[in-house]
Amino acid sequence: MNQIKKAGVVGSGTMGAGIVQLLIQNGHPTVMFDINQEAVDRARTGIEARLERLVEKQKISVNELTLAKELLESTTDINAFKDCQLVIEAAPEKIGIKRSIFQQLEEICAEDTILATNTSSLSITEISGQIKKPTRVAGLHFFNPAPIMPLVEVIQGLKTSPEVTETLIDFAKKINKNPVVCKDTPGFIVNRVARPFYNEALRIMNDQVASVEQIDRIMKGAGNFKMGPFELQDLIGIDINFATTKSVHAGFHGEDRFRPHYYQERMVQSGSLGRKTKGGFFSYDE
Ligand SMILES: NC(=O)c1ccc[n+]([C@@H]2O[C@H](COP(=O)([O-])OP(=O)(O)OC[C@H]3O[C@@H](n4cnc5c(N)ncnc54)[C@H](O)[C@@H]3O)[C@@H](O)[C@H]2O)c1
Repeated sequence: MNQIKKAGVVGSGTMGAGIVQLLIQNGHPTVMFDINQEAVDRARTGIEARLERLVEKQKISVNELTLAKELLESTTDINAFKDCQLVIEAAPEKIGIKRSIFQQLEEICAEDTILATNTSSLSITEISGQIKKPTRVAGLHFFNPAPIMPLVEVIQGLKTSPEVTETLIDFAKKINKNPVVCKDTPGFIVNRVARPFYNEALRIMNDQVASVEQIDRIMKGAGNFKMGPFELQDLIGIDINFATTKSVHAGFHGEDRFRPHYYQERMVQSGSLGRKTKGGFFSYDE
């Protein structure tokens, strides 16, 4: 089994930064790469601030904080992945971007480096379709916020090797996650089950049956969900959530039960994307 000593993460947005935090907190030297220097700087500041809050809350020690900071290498040079045994891609949910990243990674990384994607809904088989050795590509799907949510989906593309799946299961356990193995089907498990949660909430709101606030309150109060469908879209990013719904819908060749709602598209067009833009279905001051 491939020993993962050093890991890499492509993209330092919401998920990339969360995955990096998780890895360094669990003692893995990690390279964090983004094409945008500002995104790298923002992610590093955010990770350090979150780790410092964990020290204040006495969840980690000052020594653990110092070590975690030392384990993080941030860069805008993709060649920094050359000595990683695992690279996890967390770039935007666009097939063209992901395919191009995987083609670059296979040129830079060693032949046995595992190339994983955090895609929410794109096909692993399609992402790895143009690379020379698709056996080393798999999905490693974390949930938001990555340092906290226990589940990780390990997704097998049509050509993913059983050894790669085994290594990822083992790695997920080592970073204190609960892995579940899934086939490469649209939305895998969680995002497929979750589509009606968002879509029906949007329909109920748009039909003026109940307001955004009421629906979230009911789902939390009566349904015992940690977050309502609107609060959760704001956390995930409404654009990301919309892209996932479109992709699951397309993956099922337009099955009507997965049809995206135009109101969500309007929110994306308006630029109100949730917490990251300080406004979505709810407002956020800071
Ligand atoms: N947001 C969520 O809740 C969530 C949950 C699970 C999985 N995902 C998946 O994780 C992935 C990332 O989502 P996110 O919410 O972190 O997105 P995001 O928009 O917050 O971050 C994407 C980052 O990728 C960078 N980027 C763009 N092109 C790049 C390239 N060619 N190389 C390297 N970096 C590049 C951007 O600068 C940005 O910092 C997507 O595939 C998404 O579907 C998201």
